[in-house]
Amino acid sequence: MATATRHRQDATTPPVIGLPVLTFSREGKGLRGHTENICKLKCQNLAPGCVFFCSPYPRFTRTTSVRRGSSVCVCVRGSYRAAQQFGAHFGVMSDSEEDSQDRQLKIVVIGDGACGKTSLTTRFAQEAFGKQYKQTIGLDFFLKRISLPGNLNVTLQVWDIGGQTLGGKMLDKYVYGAHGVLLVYDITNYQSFEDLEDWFSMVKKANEESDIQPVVSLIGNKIDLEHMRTVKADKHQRFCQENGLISQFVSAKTGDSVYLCFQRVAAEILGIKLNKAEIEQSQRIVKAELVDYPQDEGPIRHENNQQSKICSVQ
Ligand SMILES: Nc1nc2c(ncn2[C@@H]2O[C@H](COP(=O)(O)OP(=O)(O)OP(=O)(O)O)[C@@H](O)[C@H]2O)c(=O)[nH]1
Repeated sequence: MATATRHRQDATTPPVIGLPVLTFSREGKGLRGHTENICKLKCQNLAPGCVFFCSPYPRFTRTTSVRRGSSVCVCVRGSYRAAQQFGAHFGVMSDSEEDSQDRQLKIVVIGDGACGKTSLTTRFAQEAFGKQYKQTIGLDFFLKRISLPGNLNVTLQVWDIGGQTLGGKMLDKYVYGAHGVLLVYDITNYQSFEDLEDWFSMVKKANEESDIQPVVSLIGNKIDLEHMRTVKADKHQRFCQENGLISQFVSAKTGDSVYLCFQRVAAEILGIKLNKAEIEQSQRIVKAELVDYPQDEGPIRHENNQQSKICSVQ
């Protein structure tokens, strides 16, 4: 069984997140020259706002990057495979392998702090739930492969964005180019619902100049706490109708409809219709095991880490 890995970006790597990533190649492999020169060369030919990744000869000991205007060229230390994995976190595909790989969709998860975004994404990507709240600083990435009707496999690149980033400088860059957005609130916290207007405005603004307009889904989380609900379901439905959003209620704690909410967004992006049986199958409830963790222990229990990877940027 594959184990989940957590990658922290190299300190020398620029914050490339948010830029449209266009190309990736084997170039540099086997070269004994200076990686930086390869970078410079490549960067000169990049269209503004692009990121180029290449895998240098393994003897290079650090990740090198060159900026030119809004373009960034990154040479990743290590093997071609390592560069490929690194690049995958940013939606990069090898020029040569583009056709043979699954389609990757960028899904951004946003909403107020503590509404359950990290819980939702870890439940989806790793089938795990932690009771203890640990604030996300910056963002975390998760990769998870899912199947859609017609034997179609897609890899979802899930960006779990810290709730404190609203109003921050990087937020529109994180959201730019997203294929799908999960707008999450906590059904027991009215403020988190009220703040959706701000989150949604930011999504629209961030993508004003993008060719892709994201599919947006409104996610009411924590439905296991129905008895504490402060946001009426009809308010939720009205917000969806007024703004043309997919509507979904979930519980990251029990797993109720978590897989479904990601699957519905992916299907909508790709223009695929899910039938009733497929929807029912994805609604399955995953029983959460709750454990009171001591302060110094990590809150997440990894029950099934298959097909998911995490990358953290702060
Ligand atoms: N009962 C219940 N608790 C939940 C659920 N989802 C999350 N929580 C709890 O809510 C708290 C906050 O969850 P997080 O997933 O860390 O929230 P977040 O939105 O990622 O927060 P930020 O990192 O600040 O943006 C944690 O204590 C979770 O255990 C849920 O579906 N049901």
